[in-house]
Amino acid sequence: MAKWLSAPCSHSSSTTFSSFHNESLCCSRKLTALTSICDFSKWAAKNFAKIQLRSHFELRSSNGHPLNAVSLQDEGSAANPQSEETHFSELGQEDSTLSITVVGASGDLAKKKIFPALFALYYEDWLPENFVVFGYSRTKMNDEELRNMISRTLTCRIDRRENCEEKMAQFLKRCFYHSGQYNSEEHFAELNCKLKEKEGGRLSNRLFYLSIPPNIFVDVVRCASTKASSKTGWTRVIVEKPFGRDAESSSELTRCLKRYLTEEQIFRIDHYLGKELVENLSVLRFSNLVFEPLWSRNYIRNVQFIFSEDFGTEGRGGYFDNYGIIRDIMQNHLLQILTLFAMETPVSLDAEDIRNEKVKVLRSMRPLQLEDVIVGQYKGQSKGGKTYPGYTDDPTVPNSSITPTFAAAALFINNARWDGVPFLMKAGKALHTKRAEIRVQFRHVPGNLYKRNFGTDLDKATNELVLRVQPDEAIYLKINNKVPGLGMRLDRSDLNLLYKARYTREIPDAYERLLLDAVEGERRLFIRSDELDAAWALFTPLLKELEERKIAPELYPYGSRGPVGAHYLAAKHNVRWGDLMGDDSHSCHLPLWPLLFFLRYHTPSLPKHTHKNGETGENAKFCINDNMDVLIEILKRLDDRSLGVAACVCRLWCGLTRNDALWEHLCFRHLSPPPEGVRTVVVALGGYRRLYTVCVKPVLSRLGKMRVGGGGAGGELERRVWTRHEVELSLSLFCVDYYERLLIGGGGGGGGGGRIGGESATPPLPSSLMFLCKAVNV
Ligand SMILES: NC(=O)C1=CN([C@@H]2O[C@H](COP(=O)(O)OP(=O)(O)OC[C@H]3O[C@@H](n4cnc5c(N)ncnc54)[C@H](OP(=O)(O)O)[C@@H]3O)[C@@H](O)[C@H]2O)C=CC1
Ligand SMILES: O=C1O[C@H](COP(=O)(O)O)[C@@H](O)[C@H](O)[C@H]1O
Repeated sequence: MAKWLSAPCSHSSSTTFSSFHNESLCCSRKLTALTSICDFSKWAAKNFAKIQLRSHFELRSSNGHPLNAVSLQDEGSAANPQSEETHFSELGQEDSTLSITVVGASGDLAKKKIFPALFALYYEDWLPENFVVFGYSRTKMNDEELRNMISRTLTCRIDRRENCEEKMAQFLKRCFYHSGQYNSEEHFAELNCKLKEKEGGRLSNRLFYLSIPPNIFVDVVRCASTKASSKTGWTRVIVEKPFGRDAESSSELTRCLKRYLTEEQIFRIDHYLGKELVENLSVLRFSNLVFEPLWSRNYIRNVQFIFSEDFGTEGRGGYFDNYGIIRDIMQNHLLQILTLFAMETPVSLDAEDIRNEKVKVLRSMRPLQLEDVIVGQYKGQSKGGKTYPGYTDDPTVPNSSITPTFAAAALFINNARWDGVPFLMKAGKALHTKRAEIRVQFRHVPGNLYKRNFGTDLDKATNELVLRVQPDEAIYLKINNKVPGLGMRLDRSDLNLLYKARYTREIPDAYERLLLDAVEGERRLFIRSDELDAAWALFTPLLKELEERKIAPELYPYGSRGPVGAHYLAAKHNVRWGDLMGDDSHSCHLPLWPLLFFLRYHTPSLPKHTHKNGETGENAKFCINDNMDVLIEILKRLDDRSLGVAACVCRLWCGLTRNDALWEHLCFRHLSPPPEGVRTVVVALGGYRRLYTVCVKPVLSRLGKMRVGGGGAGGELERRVWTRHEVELSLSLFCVDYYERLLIGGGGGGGGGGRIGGESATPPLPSSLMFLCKAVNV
C-alpha cells in the first residue's frame, strides 16, 4: 500500500491542509455555488426557452441542465441536432474564464485523447469564450513545442471540415505549457501565476486533469490545491484510473484526495461511461415501454458484457503487469455498465439519484468466487508469415509473469429483480477481434407453438438484445419470423438500429462528453467514492486469492478467441457466449473435446472448494465427472467423431455418449424444423445412435457432397440446414435397415434388442440397403 501511494497523504502538513480549507474551501465553495448558479441560470434560461419553443420533451440532468432530448418523430433534428444546440460561446460568459490544466501533458493519454477531445469541444463551440489550456509535466518544452506536439493528433470532425485549419490554429493559440515537478509546490505556484495572467482578473474556474501514473496523484493534488486552485471560481480535478489496486489502497487514495478536495471537486473518470451506447442504455430502458417490463429474472436468462481487443499490451506492459485485465477492464468499465444495466429506476436523472441506484446494485452483488472466474494470458503466435509476440515477450514484463490478459467471470445480484440470473463478463487482450458489447439473452417462449420449427436447440431460437458499444455502434434485437412463402419456415432476423445508417453525424469520443460534463459540473457519469468502495469490495477477495495462490492463467494464442475455459465457465451456468454462437458465430468449430480432456485430467486445485464427496480444503479438486449436467451440456456440442473419442475416456463418459438423447440432438441439430412424432418409431427401430450412424451421416455426407460441390465432410456439410427430403430419405432407409436386419435374422424386435439394439457393444453395421443412397444420388 505504502508502495502504491508513493506520497501517503500524512506527508503533507496540516497547516497546508487547513490553509487550503480556510482559503479555498470556504471561499471557493461559496463562490462555486454562486458562480455555478449564476452561470447555470443564464444557460438554463436560454436552453429552456429553446426547448419549449421546439416542443421537445425535456429531460433534466443533475445540475438541472436539460438533456436536449428530442422527439423520436423529429427526424430532421436527429440527423442534425447541432443546429438547435446551445453552446457555451453563446452564454455571455465574458466575465468568467475556464482554465484546463492537463497534468502529464507529455504522456500517451494526453496526446491520444485529452487534447483531441478539447479541440473537438472547441471546434463544436462547446467551450466558453474565455478559456485556456495548459499542459504541465516534467519534460522541458515551450508553448510552441507543446503546440507542435498536440497538433499532430488533432483531427477535424467530418461534418465541418472547411474551416478546420483556421479553428486548429485558433485553438493552438490558447494552449500553453509549464514544465515542473509533480511534487513541487513552487512549480505549481509558478503555474498559478501564469494562469492568473491569462485569466486577466476575471472570475476563474479551473479544471485539472490528472493524466499521470497513480503513484503521483496525491502529490499533484496537494500542490495544485494549495498553490494553484481558483480563489474566485470553482476548482475541479479529473482523476484517471486506476483508483487503487484493491479495496484498501483505493480507500487510502480517496482518504488522501479528500484531505485536499471535497467529494464534489473529484471527478473520477471511467471513459466507458462516456460512450454513446452506454449513455443510451438508460434511455433504452426507461423511455421504451417494451423493454423495462422485461428487465428482470422473469424474462432475462442471462446478460453478457464482452470486451475484446485485437492487440496486446503493446507499450503499456509495465503498467499492465501491475494490474491485469480484471483491474484494467472488469472492475471498472464492465462493472459500471453492469450497474447501469441492472439498477432500479432512479428517482430522477440527477447524478446522486442515479449513483444511489448503482451503489445499491453493487452492494447486492455476491463477491466473486474463484470457481466463477477463469483467467488467461496470451502467448506468441505465428500466422501467415507474421509473428505476434506473447505477453511475456514484452521487455517491460517479467518472463515469469502470471498476470491475466484475459478473464471471464460469472456474477450474481442477490436482489428480487435479478436473483439467479448469471451476469457474465469476458475481457481480453490480443484476441481475434476488437469489440465491446452487451448481450441480453431472453428466456425460451413458454409453450412455444412453433417449437417444432426450431430444431432441438431452443437456445438458438430465443430473443437476444445486443448493444454494440464499439465498433459500429448498434442496437439490434434478434427475433424469429416466418420466411415468406406458402410453407411455414422460421428464420432468425435482426431488428437493427445501426447508428451510422441512422445518423449522419459522427459520434463524439467518450472523452469529449466527459470533459464537457466536468466543465459543466455534471457528475452523473463520474464515479462516487462509495461506488468505488463497493466495486472494490466485490473484486478484492478474488484478486487477493488469485495472487496469493499464484493461479496460473490458461495460455491462448495471440489473435485467437481466448481460452476454452471461458466456454466451460459459461456452460456451468447454462449460458452460451452470444458472440460465439448462432449467426455471429463459429461455434461449430470450437474444439470442445480438448476442453473435456483438460477438465477430466488437468483441473487445477481449487482451494476452499467443497467436493461432492464432502472433501474440503487444499486438495479438493473440481472434477467434471461430479458435474454431470455440465458434462452433458458439453457433450451435446461435440460432433460424432469427438463423441467417439470421448467414449474411450472412462466408463462414465462411455455411458453418457451412448445416451440416445445425445444422438437425437446430433441427428437433428442442423434440421429446421425437426421431424414431428418420429421418436417412438426411431426408438422402436433401433434408436437415434443407429439412425445417425447408419442413415443420417451417410445421407448427409453423400448429398452434402453433391450439393456443396464436392467439399469435404467437415463442418461445412454439418452446418448447413437439412431439407425435408433428406430427413425423409434417412428415416425411410432406417425402416428398410430395420426390416432387412429382421429378415436376415438379427433377431431384433422392437425396443432395439440384439444387433439392432442401441446398447450393443459392437458398432452398428451399415445396412446393405444403403446402396439406395447412391441410387438416389444418381
Ligand atoms: N494511455 C491510455 O490509453 C490510458 C491511460 N489511463 C490512465 O491515464 C493516466 C495517464 O496515462 P498515460 O498517458 O498512458 O501515462 P504515461 O505513462 O504516458 O504518463 C504520463 C506522463 O506522466 C509522467 N510520468 C510517467 N511516469 C512517471 C513516473 N514514474 N513518475 C513521474 N512522472 C511520470 C510522464 O511525463 P513527464 O516525464 O514529462 O513528467 C508521462 O508523459 C494513467 O493513470 C493511466 O493509467 C487510463 C486509460 C487509458
Ligand atoms: O481503460 C482502458 O481502456 C482501453 C480501451 O479503451 P477503448 O475506449 O479504446 O475501448 C484499454 O486499451 C486499456 O487497456 C484500458 O486501460
